[in-house]
This record gives sequence, structure tokens and C-alpha cells, in this order.
Amino acid sequence: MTTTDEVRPTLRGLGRRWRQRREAAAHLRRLLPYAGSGLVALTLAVHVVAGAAPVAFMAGTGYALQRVVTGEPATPWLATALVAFVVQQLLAPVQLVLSRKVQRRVDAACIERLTSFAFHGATLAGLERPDVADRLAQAEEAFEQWTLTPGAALEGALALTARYVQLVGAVTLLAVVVGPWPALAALVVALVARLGQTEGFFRWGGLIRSFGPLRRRVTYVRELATGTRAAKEIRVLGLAGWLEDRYVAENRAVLDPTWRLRRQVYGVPFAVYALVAAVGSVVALLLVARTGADVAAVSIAVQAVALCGRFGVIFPESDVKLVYGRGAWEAMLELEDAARRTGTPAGGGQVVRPDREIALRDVRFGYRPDRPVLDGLDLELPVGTSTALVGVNGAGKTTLVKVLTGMYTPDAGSVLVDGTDLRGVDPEAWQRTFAATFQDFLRYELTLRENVAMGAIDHLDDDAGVTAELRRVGLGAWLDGLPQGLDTPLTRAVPGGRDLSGGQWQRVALARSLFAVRHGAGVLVLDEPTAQLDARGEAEFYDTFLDLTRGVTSLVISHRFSTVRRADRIVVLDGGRVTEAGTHDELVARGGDYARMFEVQARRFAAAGAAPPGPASGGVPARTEGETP
Ligand SMILES: Nc1ncnc2c1ncn2[C@@H]1O[C@H](COP(=O)(O)OP(=O)(O)OP(=O)(O)O)[C@@H](O)[C@H]1O
Repeated sequence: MTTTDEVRPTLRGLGRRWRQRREAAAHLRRLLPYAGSGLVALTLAVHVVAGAAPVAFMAGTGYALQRVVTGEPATPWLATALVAFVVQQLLAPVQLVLSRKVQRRVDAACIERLTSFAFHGATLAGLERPDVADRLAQAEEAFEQWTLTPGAALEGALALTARYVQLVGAVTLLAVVVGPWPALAALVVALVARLGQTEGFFRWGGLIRSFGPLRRRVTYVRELATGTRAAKEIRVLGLAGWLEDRYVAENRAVLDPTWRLRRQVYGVPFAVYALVAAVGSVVALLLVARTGADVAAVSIAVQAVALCGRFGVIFPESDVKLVYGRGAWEAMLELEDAARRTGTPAGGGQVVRPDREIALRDVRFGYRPDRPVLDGLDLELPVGTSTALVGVNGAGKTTLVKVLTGMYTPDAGSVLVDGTDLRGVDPEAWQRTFAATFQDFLRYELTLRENVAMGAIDHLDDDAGVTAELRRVGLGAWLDGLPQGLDTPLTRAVPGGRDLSGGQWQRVALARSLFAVRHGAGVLVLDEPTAQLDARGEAEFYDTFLDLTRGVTSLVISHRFSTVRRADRIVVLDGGRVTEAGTHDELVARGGDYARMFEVQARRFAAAGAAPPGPASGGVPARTEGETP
């Protein structure tokens, strides 16, 4: 490789990084309004005075020394040095307090912005994108650790003011006492060393950021080993040793390249810039010596050159915070940008409520454009009727719900509400139409009341409604036995709290959806509502299913025939489209996929000497997408 080839990429790299620095500065400026102009102005003023104080101290001590040597009165200069010293000491805590205030204000606003974005600005489609999830994790990590946040970055940037005031002061003083050339030499030393060190450190920040997903894997394995969630399986399956080895391997996968990069980024450049600083300082001092300076000039020059030389180190109050905190802020901005580009954000469009039917017409949708999950799907959900959806694992049942509820927009075809395309409808208002219990429903570590009333949170005070729904899902007797009743926290982490069994949690989630219906949600979606219920619970659900869904437009997804057979209409999803539709009896009489699945299941029950799938438990036989029924 020729010398030119070696230089070119470096120059290009420097040009690119200069642009990056300017962009980073522009990003940071966007944080200023969060801190407030008054606080920023006050903080800057304090940093300016705090930066000027050491320079005044330098001048004071230098000239006082000169006076002492020549026998002149040194008191005014000694007083200057003393005042400068006291000011410096007094301002240090003030700087700290103001900096913390800047950080707190900015971080509070950023957390609000992040939360508000997650709730209102981002679509589910956006949040489910891997790059968005990565950025979100990075931003969350920053707020968890609390030290390397966007607020810290701004605070660090403002604190640089004191350093640069010191530099300008020292160089000016040097120019005054020993002339321009030593001053210029010291300035060049300071700026070259500063540029070199920060260049390496900023590059390092970018590299560390790219390790985010790997670091999160290490954290995941560690939490798996130390948390309680996996504790049962780890013991029963004897996974402790394997997990330990896995942790060591994953950790090395992060640490080895980190150390390698650290050597590359810091090692040689650090030595080079340290050398530049040392040689430059010596040159500056030699220039001072050649000027035949007096005692004051020598004293000031030595201090000023030393101060300039210190520009070759990483400033702890600024640089670390700037590099990492800036990363978190940029992750937030990228997150918003990426999520905004995915799907329609909530907030605009018409508000509709179905009067006749919700229809999916020739819907095509895939998480990746080349792999459609729904492909030419037609389905009607007449208002006030119950529809059950069956299909093998991975057939796209949950995906259909996401499209139906407007969380994803179809790639082709449309979802029509009484003829109005969902694309023109306000997604947030449309989602309020639904009451849904998903397979992966949430177990909120809140009170029992809150867990249920979250279905219609504006009715949090409707204790009668909460209690009625808990009774409807079969938790009446259990509720009566709770000393704290609806106030019981559903977590063991709180005194008096209860942890529930899987089935009990599912009933609470069902009660939540029913509470939503009670307060006006028009469409009930139940995705595997009985998966965690015991046979009796499932039978009870089956008995009350019609009652639970009477007059409500409902869509039930289940592998269990006992759950689906009472629905007004059953549809079979296969290959991304509806392949059969009708009542249970019609579909059995037709002798298609549904009938075959039902028959297999009925035989299994007959062989086991149990009742065929009906009020008792039963299920669509296990099969995965791709197998023929
Ligand atoms: N967020 C996502 N990103 C990418 N692919 C996804 C996502 N969610 C689901 N898929 C894929 O889409 C397909 C359909 O998944 P879906 O969850 O809709 O199936 P399902 O019929 O509900 O399955 P099950 O009966 O197991 O719950 C599967 O191949 C799944 O891997």
C-alpha cells in the first residue's frame, strides 16, 4: 500500500468524523430547551467564572512571586490569588449542583418523551422491528444506569466551557508575559492533543455502541441464571453447568473484541499524542527560556504550559458523559425516526364504530414482503355474532388479530368497517373498540382491582363491575377469601401480595376484557382464552361462553374444540387464507380439514375413555405450519 493510500482513508475518515461531530453537536443543542434557558445561562456563567479562576490564580501567584523577589509589596497579587482560589473552591459544589439539575431536567423530559413515544408515536409494527428494539434497549439501559444519559451528555458539554475558558485564559496570559510564539506553541499542543484523544474516545464510543446486542445477550444469560423465572427449569433439567459455560463464552465474545479494540483505539494513538504533548510542552518552555523571562513570567509560563498539556487527557466531568450519553440520545432519535417510517402513527383519521360488519377483503400481509403470512384472506365478522378461528401453529391467527386491530397495515387488500377502509381511521380510537385477551397477556404487578379495571381504566372506581366480572370468570370464591379483597397486590414482592397460578392469571385477564366490554368495547378478541385453565375451568368457560359473548362481536382463537364449537361461525385458516367457514355441525358434515381435525381429536378422547371434545377439554391436534392437515 502506498503512502497516499494510507493517508487518503485517514483524511476521509477525519472528514467524516468532523461531520459526525457537527451533527452530534446539533443533536445536543436540541436538548437545550429541556434544561431551560435560565438554568443553561446560569450554568454557563458559573463554568466561565470557574474556568477563569485558575487563570487568575496563575497570574496572582506569578506576579506575587515577582514582587517578593524584587522586594515590592506583593499583597494585591496575593489577594488576587487568594480570591481566585476561594472562588474556585466555592464554585466547585455550585457547578456540581447546577450540572445535576441540568441532567435531571433533561432526563425527566427525555423519559417523558420516550414513554409518550412508545405509547402514542410508535406503531406495534415499528416497535417489533429488530433495529428499533435495539435502539429502545439502548435508551432504556441508559436510563436504568442513570449516569450515562442524554442529560449527562448535555451537562458534560456545558462543563467543557470551564476547560476552554481556562485554555484561552492560559494562552492569553502566556502571550502577555512571554510573547506570542510560546503561547501559540502551547495552544497547538493543547488542541492537537485534545483532538487526538477525543477522536479515539469518540470512535471508541461508537464501537461500544455496536456491541449493544452482544452485551444484552450476556445480561440475558446472567439474568436467566440468577433470576427466579428460570430457577425451576434450571434445577430440574440440570442446566446450571451449561449455563455457566454459556455465560463465560458469551462474555468472552464481548470482552475479547472490546479489549482488542481498546488497544487499537487507545494504545498507539495515546502514546503518539502523549509524545506530542510532551515534546510540544518542552518546545514551549524552551521558547520561554529564550525570551529571558523574569520570575513572574517563568512561574506563569510553567503553569500555563502544564495546563495546555493536560488537554491531552479525557476530561472525566465531560467526555465520558458526552460519549455515552450522546449515544443514548441519538438512539432515541433514531428509534423515533425508524419507528415513524414504519406504519401509520396514531392520532389522525376518522373515528368509526362498527354497526353492521367488519370485513377483511383480499388481505395480504407479511412481516417480510417476500413471506406473506396472510395471503388473499377474506373474512366477515358480523356485528353481534361470535366467530371462532382455528388453524395450525403459525397459520397467522394472531397476525390476523394484529391486522384487524389496525396494529399492522395490510400490504394489499383492506380491512373495512361498515365499508370504511381502516387506513383512513384513527388507529388509537379503533383499538379502543376492542377488548382483547392475548396468549401472552400481561400479569401486572398491581392490585387485583387495577388488573381488572385496566380494561377500561376510566372506570377504576367501578368496584361492583370489577367484582361482577371476577365472579363471571369463576374467581368469586377466591376473591371472597382475600383479606385485602380488590386491594390485594398481585405480586409476592409486596407484603400481603399474592402470586397467582397460571390459570388464575388467565381468568384475571379474561375479567379485564369483560370489564372492557362492560364499559363499551364493542369487539371482544380472545386468543387462546382457555389454554391455562384446568378441565373444570375450561368447561365453565365453555358453559358461560355464549353468555360472556352475547350481543358482542367476538373473535375467539383456540386450538380447543370445546372452546370454539359453540361459536356462531367457525373459520379455518390455512395457507394465509380462510379455507372453510360454517357452524360446527356444518363443518363436521362437510368432511374437510375441520372435520378431520375434530375426528382425530375425538378418537384420541375415545381411546382415552373420555368424553369427545365438547364441554370437556380437547384441542386441535398438534401440527405446525407447513404440514398438511
Ligand atoms: N413480530 C413478528 N415478526 C416476524 N415474524 C412474525 C412476527 N410475529 C409472528 N411472526 C411469524 O408469522 C407467522 C404467523 O404467526 P402467528 O403468531 O400469527 O401464528 P398463530 O397462528 O397465531 O400461531 P399459534 O397457533 O402458534 O399461536 C409465524 O411464522 C411467525 O413466526
